[in-house]
Amino acid sequence: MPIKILIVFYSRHGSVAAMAKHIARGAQRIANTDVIVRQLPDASFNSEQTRDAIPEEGYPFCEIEELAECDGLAIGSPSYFGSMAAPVKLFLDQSSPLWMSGQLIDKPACAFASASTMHGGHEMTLHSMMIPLMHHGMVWVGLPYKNRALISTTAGGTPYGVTHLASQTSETDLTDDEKSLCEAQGQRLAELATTLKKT
Ligand SMILES: Cc1cc2nc3c(=O)[nH]c(=O)nc-3n(C[C@H](O)[C@H](O)[C@H](O)COP(=O)(O)O)c2cc1C
Repeated sequence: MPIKILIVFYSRHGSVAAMAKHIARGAQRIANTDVIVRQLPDASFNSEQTRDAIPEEGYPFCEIEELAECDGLAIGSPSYFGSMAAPVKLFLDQSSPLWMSGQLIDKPACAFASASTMHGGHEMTLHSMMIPLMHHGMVWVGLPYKNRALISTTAGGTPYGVTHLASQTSETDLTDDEKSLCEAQGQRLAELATTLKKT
């Protein structure tokens, strides 16, 4: 049975989506790995269904069942006020049945984030996503400093997970160091998912 890696994200302007693509590329380096990339819809104040089931562009929307079935998770968000964006919180808040059943226990998870200022909350945003996943019993996957891009980067990248310093002009180009760290993170997630599934 292949290992299933779920990469799920919310992105309004495309930076987090660009990171997801490179994380997927890294995960695909590990043999026998299926990589599933999904996006999240905007959050709405209306309680009724406000979105089409199929997005106008990009990846399909993520279903909670896909979270339940994954062997490893990468979850991504823009930094909004130093924390995860509402659509990501809304998605996680729908995961309590999985918490009750313990379906995510001992599965590896990592987070990725984009922020438009250097000190505007890269690490806090990763931590905000880490907290609910630790309640689920997931095993946190950071980025060790053997990835030398963590030292050379002049933009995003942290040992808690990869980040991107988004430009104020809405360009979504990742630096070479950010791309390399995204790929390292995807690869490490898939390696650990493979190891943990065997034990
Ligand atoms: C409501 C809101 C709050 C934001 N708060 C922060 C913040 O606290 N720190 C920061 O560096 N950037 C902040 N930003 C900028 C976003 O993090 C940036 O636009 C985002 O990383 C782009 O990701 P995307 O291209 O995937 O949408 C904020 C943007 C919005 C719309």
